[in-house]
Formats: sequence, C-alpha cells, structure tokens
Amino acid sequence: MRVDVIANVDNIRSEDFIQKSAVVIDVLRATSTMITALANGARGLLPVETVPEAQSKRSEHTFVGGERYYKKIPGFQAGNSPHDYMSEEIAGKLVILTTSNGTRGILKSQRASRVLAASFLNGTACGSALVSFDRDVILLCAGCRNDFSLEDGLCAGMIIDAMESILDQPLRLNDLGMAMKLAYNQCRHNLYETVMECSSAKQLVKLGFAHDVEYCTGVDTVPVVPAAKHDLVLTPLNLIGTAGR
Ligand SMILES: O=C(O)[C@H](CS(=O)(=O)O)OP(=O)(O)O
Repeated sequence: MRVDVIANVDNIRSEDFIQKSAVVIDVLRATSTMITALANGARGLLPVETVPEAQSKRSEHTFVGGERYYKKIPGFQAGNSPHDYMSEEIAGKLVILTTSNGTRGILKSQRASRVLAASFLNGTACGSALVSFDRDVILLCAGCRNDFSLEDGLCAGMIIDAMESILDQPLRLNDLGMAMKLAYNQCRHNLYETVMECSSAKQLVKLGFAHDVEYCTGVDTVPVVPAAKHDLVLTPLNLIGTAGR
C-alpha cells in the first residue's frame, strides 16, 4: 500500500484523489472539532466553503459554526473550538462548518473513494480504518494559509506508524511521509511540548485558546472517525464491517 503525505491543501489537485482513501488532517483545529462534534451526538457534519453558504443552511435541524482568523463568525452558533461542540445542544443536529483550512481540505478531497477526518484524537482508529479499506492513501495536511503546519505532519506520522504496526511491514511512502514518520517517532513522548512550539499553537495561546491546544494533543482520546463516501456529509465510521471496501 502506498501512502503520500501532502503538505497543504493547495499542493494537490482534486483528480489526484480518484480511487484512493483520503484523510484530511487539521489538528488545530478543524478536524479535532469535527471528531468532537460527532462524538457528542451530532448526526452529521457538512463542511462548506463560505460564510453565506453556511448561513443559508441554518434551520432548527442544524448547528452552524466556524471561524475566520481563529474567531467565531458573528451570528454563528459556535466558533472552531472543539469545546463549543461538547454541549447537548448539538445532539441530533447536522453541524454546518466553515473554517479557513480544514473544511477546504475536505471539499478538495471529495473525489476520493472515502474521505476521513483525522487528528491526534483518533489517529490509531483512522490508521486501522485505512488498512481495512486496502487502497492507496493520501494524508492531506490542511496546514495554514497555503503553508505547512508541523502538528498536521506529526499526526500524519502517527497514522503511518499505526498502519505499519497493524500491517507489520513498512508502507511505500513519499519523502514527506518518511520525514513525518521519523519526526513523529522522535517526539511522540513529548507531543504536547512539541506542538506548543508550532506557530498555530502559539497564536491560539495568544488568543486565549490554550485549552484547545491541550485538548487537541490528546492521543487516541476520541476514537470516532468522521467519514464520507460519495457525498460530503461526514458521519461516524462504523469500524466493524469496513474490511475489503
Ligand atoms: O480556527 C483555527 O484554529 C484555524 C484558524 S487559521 O486558519 O489557522 O487562521 O482554522 P483551521 O481551518 O482549523 O486551520
């Protein structure tokens, strides 16, 4: 099985996803938020590109959230903090989410056979789902404004590590994949301290979101895998029965 790690959303074309499993990684914070919303009973999550598009989908059955420049959008029910998605208010609702990078990554990947959303919270569960799909994989690091974010790359390294442990053999990796596997193994025992040195974490701490960085560096603490197949609504993957698909 081949696994390619891509540095940011603009470094890949949508046709490159055809016939592959795609995993979008935005540790700080979009994919950590998606995982949290589904773990807290949201019935699904629809990523959208623009603020007006999100607003137009508001109804009694939806919960509309998102950010621009880390801040909640005026009039929205929530921002992009996973802590905004832990209340009973979202149970049974379709979450509509628009963020600067993570939701763009999901939209870009939609030609893949399956699209998953990953972060440290569910890394091992994602790895085992990918092995069961038995297809080549693209790990798309969402990054930040066309740039690479190290925390996303480290999470890619974690997923590669989990897949290789399950398969008990090395995967075929691109150079960024090799680098991230080595980097993850170098810092896996002090992940929080390493992520705290990354630019997005520093910015979040400055804006009063230190608790988000702490939560988002929890390893395998929320083993729910948001997944989409042939449409854009992410729902929790049922890990039993995914083999061979
Ligand atoms: O809300 C976030 O943490 C970031 C903000 S920014 O794009 O990095 O300025 O958005 P995300 O889509 O989660 O990367």
